[in-house]
Amino acid sequence: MQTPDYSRFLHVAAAVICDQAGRILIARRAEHRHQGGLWEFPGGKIEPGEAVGSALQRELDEELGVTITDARPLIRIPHDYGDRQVLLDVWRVDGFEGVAHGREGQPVAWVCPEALSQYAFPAANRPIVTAAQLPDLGLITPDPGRPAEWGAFLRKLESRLNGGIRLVQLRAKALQPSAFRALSEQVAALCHRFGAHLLLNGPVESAEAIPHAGVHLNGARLRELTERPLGPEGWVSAACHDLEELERALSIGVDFVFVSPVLPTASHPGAPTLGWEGLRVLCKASRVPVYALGGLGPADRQRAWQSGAQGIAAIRALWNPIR
Ligand SMILES: Nc1nc2c([nH]c(=O)n2[C@H]2C[C@H](O)[C@@H](COP(=O)(O)OP(=O)(O)OP(=O)(O)O)O2)c(=O)[nH]1
Ligand SMILES: [Mg+2]
Repeated sequence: MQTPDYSRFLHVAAAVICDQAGRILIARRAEHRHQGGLWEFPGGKIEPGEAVGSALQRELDEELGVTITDARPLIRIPHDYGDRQVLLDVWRVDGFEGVAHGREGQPVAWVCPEALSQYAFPAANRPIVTAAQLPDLGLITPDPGRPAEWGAFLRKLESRLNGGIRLVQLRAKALQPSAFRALSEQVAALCHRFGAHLLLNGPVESAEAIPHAGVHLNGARLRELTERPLGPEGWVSAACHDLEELERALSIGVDFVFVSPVLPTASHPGAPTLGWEGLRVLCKASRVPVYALGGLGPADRQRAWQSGAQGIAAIRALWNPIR
């Protein structure tokens, strides 16, 4: 897989603007424009020599009359429309001043993240919608143990959900499919109660049987598949360690990936790591959100965002957080 060159693409800055209630602002493109009539995340073309952050500030002032006070990179998406190649540089805006309104006469709407899927967006926007719906922390569960220990496991998980975790990957390598399925049902009920997203790191059939559950493909499952499992209603994620695995995951249409190991971990001492530079290279090549994994905790989020990632995923640092 070659490191792509986007220098000839039309560079666009766009914003996922969130208000204090967690709603996101979308606007409708005028009929006569490229991708007209579809909903978009506000923004526009970056002028020659202009920094992305400055372009975003200018566009949000021109289009909505707001001034950014808090923003960070969210995701970069290259897309070929045939008649135009765009590189969407999408930032998340969590703070702004002013009352957002359509200054160019365009309709605007504040919608909750889950409702974004009901709006018609340009084809390039699918990963932006995913990134807007995903949190910046992903908890991967430690081994849940034998059924007798599941009560304690579920109570601990509940405390983590109470603490704000909204993405859980159930990882239970030692369980047989029937036991995995039984535990998945209990974990799914708990996650549903908190409005948290669940990925089952187990047989694809287990996710098909549980409403709203997604599936996480480990290296072996990713290698076996030639097409995306599950319908569009369940998320599919994959574990990637290099560009080749990333390309495979993208080619079957996964929604997002976990890239590891970024730093050394206690579970794999001495194993080679990607480092922050390796993470940056993989994020640049990815067209879907990336969770950075391996020896990381919540304090590394900033660094992960600057490297192009959605956030960080962890077992230890999120299961037993330091207070
Ligand atoms: N702003 C924005 N543009 C998007 C999104 N998705 C997507 O494919 N695009 C494409 C459509 C356009 O080809 C390009 C944005 O260019 P634009 O024409 O809207 O740029 P602009 O706001 O500077 O408008 P103008 O100066 O041409 O009036 O990016 C999105 O979510 N937001
Ligand atoms: Mg625009």
